Amino acid sequence: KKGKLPPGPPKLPILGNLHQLGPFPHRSTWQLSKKHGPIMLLQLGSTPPLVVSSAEAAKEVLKIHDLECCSRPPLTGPKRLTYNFQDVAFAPYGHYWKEMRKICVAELFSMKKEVDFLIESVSGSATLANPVDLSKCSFSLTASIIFRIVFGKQFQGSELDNDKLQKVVFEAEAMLGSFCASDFLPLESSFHELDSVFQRVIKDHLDSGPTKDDEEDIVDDIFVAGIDTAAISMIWEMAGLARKPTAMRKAQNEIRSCVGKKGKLTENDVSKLTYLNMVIKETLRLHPPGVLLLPRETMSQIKIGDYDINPRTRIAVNVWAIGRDPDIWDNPEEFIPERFIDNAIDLKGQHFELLPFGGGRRICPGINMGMTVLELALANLLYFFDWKLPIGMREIDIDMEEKVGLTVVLVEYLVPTLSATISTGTSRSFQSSLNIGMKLHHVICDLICFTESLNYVNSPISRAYMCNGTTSNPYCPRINR
Ligand code: HEM
Repeated sequence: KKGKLPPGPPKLPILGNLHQLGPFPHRSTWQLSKKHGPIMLLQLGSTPPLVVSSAEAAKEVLKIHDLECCSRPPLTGPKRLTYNFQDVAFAPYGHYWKEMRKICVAELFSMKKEVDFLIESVSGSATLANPVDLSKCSFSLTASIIFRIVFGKQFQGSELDNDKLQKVVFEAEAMLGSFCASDFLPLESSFHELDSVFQRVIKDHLDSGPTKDDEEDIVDDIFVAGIDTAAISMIWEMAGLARKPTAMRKAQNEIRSCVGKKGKLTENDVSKLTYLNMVIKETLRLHPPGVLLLPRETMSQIKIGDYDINPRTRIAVNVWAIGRDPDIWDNPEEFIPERFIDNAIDLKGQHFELLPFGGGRRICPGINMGMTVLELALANLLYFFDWKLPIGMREIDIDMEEKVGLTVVLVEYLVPTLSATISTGTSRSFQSSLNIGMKLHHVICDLICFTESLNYVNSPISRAYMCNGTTSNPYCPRINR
């Protein structure tokens, strides 16, 4: 270790700064950075992670020193789940990653058919005035898109079209994304479950013989990377709009006046929807699914700001904190899509104030596809349906609590139910999603798991992310107690 290292909070022997991270590392490192600065070195196990929390420092990592910072650290969790880094997202920088990434970018194309399917399924419920599980719909939409691209086949009606898949993806993400704990926690069950999903897909693929030219497929980790990120953003968007009915109305007016009565939205229409685009940007500013991006690792000695950064330092860019920096954003905690009027900031990794897709060589290759899914899905949901809260519920009652894995989701993500009716219909309702008891259950489970993960190697923390709050879940830490 040489040179002038970045400052960091005082550490305990062995634990380092682990005890200061808490269940929401993006929040705790944000608080710590207010005291120790936007370039801050922590101590966790043998790898000291550098946490970067300002747009300026992010630019140094993602642009000025992109080449030196674009590898990934060899973490135990991702290593196991990706068969020794044979994926794109966690592969170290090098020839293999470059080849995989080329294939990945070339394969990500349009997804209109799947959005039609989403609208059809919401319509079915709306006509009958049945509640819509929007979380399930979003997951199913993004799963269909990724399925067709990755496996070259239709998701709906496939063997994997069931609730279990969502749980497996969710659990794998918790494992891949935990800031530090995946190096200490048991991985095997998560590995085996994900593995058996892939095994079934591969078997099915082999059984069905060679694919047609237009159904070529790639089987890799875009399966996990692509499904949940976009689904989560859709939920945050709908929650943000439900909390701010003026913004919801404005977005709907824009869409309806642009599309008129033609009853169909195309990608071309969506490109004209400037307010909708601002709603998406604002949502991704406040709730980027990958709050700390994916971890990077330096390949050589560099300087960031005034500080010397050693080779093999792990870097987390806290884009969640940057999105709340009061030096950049007025009233940062408020959902104000209008802040993007006459504002050139886009999401393509060149404006370091807003980095939900990351930046530099490792920028999300699914950015165009992710944005198109979000725009098309949201535009369709707002064009065809009206949404409102049930009687007695106020906007501020919508809980925006988070849950952390690889991506940060609303706690309610697992069980939300929304209701809608077609916009020409009469009654509407937007139902509350989770009862208080269940919410408390989740919070308590998280706390228990977090404490236990420090004490017991066999803590069921990954399972806790799947906990559905019922006694039928054998892994529920409360029940196990
Ligand atoms: C709203 C949607 C999405 C968001 C917010 C998002 C965000 C991100 C972020 C923050 C990263 C890490 C970037 C970095 O380290 O600098 C990433 C990487 C990645 N994303 Fe996305 N993503 C989305 C959708 C998708 C989709 C739809 C796909 C695929 C179909 C995808 C595939 C990937 C892959 C393969 C990587 C790893 C890239 C690499 O390491 O070279 N993402 N994404």
